[in-house]
Amino acid sequence: MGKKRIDEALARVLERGDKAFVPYIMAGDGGLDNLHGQITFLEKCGATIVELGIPFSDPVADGPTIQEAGIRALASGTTMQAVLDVLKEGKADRHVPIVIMTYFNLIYSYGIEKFAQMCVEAGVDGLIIPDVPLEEEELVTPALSEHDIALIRLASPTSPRGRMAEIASRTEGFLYAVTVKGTTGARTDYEAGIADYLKTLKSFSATPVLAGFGVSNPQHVKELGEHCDGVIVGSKIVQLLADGKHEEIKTLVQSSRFSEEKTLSDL
Ligand SMILES: O=P(O)(O)OC[C@@H](O)[C@@H](O)c1c[nH]c2ccccc12
Repeated sequence: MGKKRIDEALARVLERGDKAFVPYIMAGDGGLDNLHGQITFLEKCGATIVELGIPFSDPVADGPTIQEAGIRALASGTTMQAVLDVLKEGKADRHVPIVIMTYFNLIYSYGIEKFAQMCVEAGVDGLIIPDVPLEEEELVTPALSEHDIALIRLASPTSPRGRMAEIASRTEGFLYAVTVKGTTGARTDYEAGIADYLKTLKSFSATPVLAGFGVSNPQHVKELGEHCDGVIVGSKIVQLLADGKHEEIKTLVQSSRFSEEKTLSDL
């Protein structure tokens, strides 16, 4: 069901004229007993997909906001197993597809076959594994394909065009267009050339292209949405959630809405 649920969720949003909005939160930040409520809150806000981070001791791609969230989650005893248990328990009460963002090390300890089975049982629909490059992905693709779990690939502004095309041809669910050369973290503006970069990825990708890294306000959502199919927002959402600013989260998620069609989030 994984890939299909992601494909259908994105198609529903894009066909009605909206852009996709994928919030990222750190599982266990604020306590694992709040995770299900956080996911259903984001679903009600209109999130297309929810990306869940798993706290890890060496989050090399993360900036300070997410690093600090990871430390809080680890301090509250969050483990991969505990997160999957919460997801499994809440599976029947959520509709939004779930993508787990995890470093490979946390998968390695289970072995990819066992981990893929655990994901299916927990209702995980896709994975982002930022430290598994194209050259090494055969470590995970057979098991993930067998269990119908989408492997979302990441392109970056420094990727040569040939590599961008290769990544775009292989990605499942969506193509993650990393918009900056650095780590995650809310930013105030983007470098010139971001529009051309996104347009290039769109020209290579039959799969929706979502822009991530640095998105922190409705203006970014609208501007980036003009050149791709939506956005992924992590650090800003993590910070707003930690600060209890739920209305601001709803406003940010809703800024990817352009159509008049009523959706779950209007109820
Ligand atoms: O936090 P930002 O700048 O909004 O970027 C999204 C990012 O948080 C999320 O997608 C993510 C968190 N950790 C990652 C590591 C690699 C790739 C992506 C991620």
